[in-house]
This record gives sequence, structure tokens and C-alpha cells, in this order.
Amino acid sequence: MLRKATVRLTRPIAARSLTSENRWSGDFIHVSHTDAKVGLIELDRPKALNALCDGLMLEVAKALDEFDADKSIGAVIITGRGRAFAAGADIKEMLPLNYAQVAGGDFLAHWGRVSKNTKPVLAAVNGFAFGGGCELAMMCDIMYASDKAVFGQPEIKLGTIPGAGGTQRLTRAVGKSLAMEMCLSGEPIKADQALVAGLVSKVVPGDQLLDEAHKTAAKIAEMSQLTTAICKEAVNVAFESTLAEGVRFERRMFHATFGTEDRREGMSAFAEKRKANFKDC
Ligand SMILES: CC(C)(O)CC(=O)SCCNC(=O)CCNC(=O)[C@H](O)C(C)(C)COP(=O)(O)OP(=O)(O)OC[C@H]1O[C@@H](n2cnc3c(N)ncnc32)[C@H](O)[C@@H]1OP(=O)(O)O
Repeated sequence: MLRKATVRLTRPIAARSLTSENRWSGDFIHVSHTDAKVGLIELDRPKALNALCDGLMLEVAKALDEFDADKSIGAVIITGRGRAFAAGADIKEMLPLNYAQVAGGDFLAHWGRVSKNTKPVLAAVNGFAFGGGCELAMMCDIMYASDKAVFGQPEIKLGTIPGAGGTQRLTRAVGKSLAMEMCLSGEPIKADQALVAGLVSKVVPGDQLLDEAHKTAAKIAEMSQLTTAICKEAVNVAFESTLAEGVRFERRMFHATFGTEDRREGMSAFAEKRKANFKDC
């Protein structure tokens, strides 16, 4: 059981098992952590279905930077409050922009911060994950969905295309035909189809989503942070290299773990039939 802490998260599910000390709330997100070394970022822009305006994404980047630098955090969950994970980039914010403004300012470049985090990040998709919302979830390392979640890349209906990795990550996740269908028609898929297609690894009833995400994040947070960072990097190389390059990279990283105390501790703990006590070194 988690230690009772000072501030309860406001959702009923959170109140049951995800007690947390409050860290800070920005204009658009709430940032907290649990006693199991899990950081929690909750998107909360209720009147706009958590649309990802610039301010919101800057707050997410700040929270991730803080968690990345914090040795007491071993994994992070991103979720949305209300009926959306996020309904995409803020259309009203984008509406007046012209080509020179978006290209000159490399609009959305800072969104990539999410995929640069070294700590494992789990997306708990509670509702609509449209456009940039789906892209944000796909930047995370693991995706769980509530049975109410809906995933879509509807940018085509707005006369544009996905701009935060949607055409690339969705295609790698679900294959060409479904990715093309979603991006070209703008039509969404439901959680059960997302599971079958391999976009998410688990679908659970909405009231169990955070508990399930937390269980997995807490398990990951018990591992050596040094090793989870190496492992995450190795899996990500699979998306950016040939099989031969990826296997060579993995082998080098595997060898590198033998330079850590945590590798010796993990194997010693197994041989001595005890729980490993990793020191992240
Ligand atoms: C990052 C890139 C480059 O890939 C680009 C993008 O992400 S572009 C955005 C892609 N997303 C969308 O096109 C989804 C837009 N939203 C919808 O289609 C619908 O809101 C819905 C299907 C998700 C939900 O529909 P419904 O239940 O009928 O709610 P609404 O009344 O439409 O919405 C409530 C409220 O939220 C505002 N809203 C919703 N999405 C956005 C958004 N992406 N940007 C800004 N505002 C959004 C919506 O306008 C409503 O507010 P009010 O107009 O009532 O003030």
C-alpha cells in the first residue's frame, strides 16, 4: 500500500490508491508524485478538452525536466483530467498563424522534449487522444488506455497534416494501412482496435486506468534508473536503425551494464534469493 501523504489527488480513482504529495499546479497541468517513486502529470484544461496550447506544452516540458533531474522519481505517468487525454494542438491558437511564422519559429519543435526524457514515461489515455494528443501519447514509452479512449489523427479535416510525429510513430506502431486510413480519412479508432493494432498495450475500465498505470510505473521505478535509461534507449534505437545496427547497439549497451554496480547487485540478489537494492550507479 502507498504511504498516506499530504494531498490527495482529486479524482475518485486517485483518491483510492494514488495518494500523492502535491508538487505544483500550473495554469494547465498538475504535477505530483506518489510514494512509489512515480511522477504524475495531469493535463487539465477542462474548457478545451486539454487542447495542447503552447503554455500547456511548456509546463509539461518543465515537469518532465524536473522529474528527469530528480533521483527520487523512477517513472512518470502522463494522463488527462476530464473526458479527454488531449484533443490535439490548440486549433484556435494555430488559426491565425502563417507559413513564415510556423516555419521560421519551428513551430512545435519543443514538443519533442517529451521523447527525450530518460525516465520511462507511461501515457494513461483516459479519453480523446486526437491529433497532437495522440502524438503526445505516442511520444511516451508505454501506452495504456481506458475503454472509453478514442485515438485519431484528424488534421486532414483541418486542411493540414500531423506535425508532431503522427505520420511516423503511428505508422511504426500500427502499420501502413491503418495509419494511412486514420491520417487520410481523419476517422478515429476506439480503444479495442488500438489494442489489436498494437498502439496500446493494455485497455482497462476507466476507473482502473490510473491504478493499472501506477502499478506498472511503480514496478519500473523499483529497477535501477541507470539500467532503465539504457534499456529505454536501446528499444528506441529499434525505431531509428537497421536490425544489424540495433543489435550491435544493444550488445554494446548490454556489455556496458557490466560496468555498473547495479548489474552486480541484481545478479547477486538473484543468487542470494533476496530483493535487489539498486543504487543507480
Ligand atoms: C499537433 C498537430 C500538428 O498534429 C496538429 C493538431 O493537433 S490539430 C488538432 C487536431 N485535433 C482535432 O482536430 C480535434 C478537435 N476537436 C474535436 O474534434 C472535438 O472537440 C472532439 C471530437 C474531440 C470532441 O467533440 P465534442 O464532445 O463535441 O466537444 P466540443 O464541443 O467539440 O469541444 C469542447 C470544447 O473544447 C474545444 N476544443 C476541442 N478540441 C480543441 C482543440 N484541438 N483546440 C482548441 N479547442 C478545442 C472546443 O472548441 C469546445 O470549446 P468551445 O468552442 O465550446 O469554447
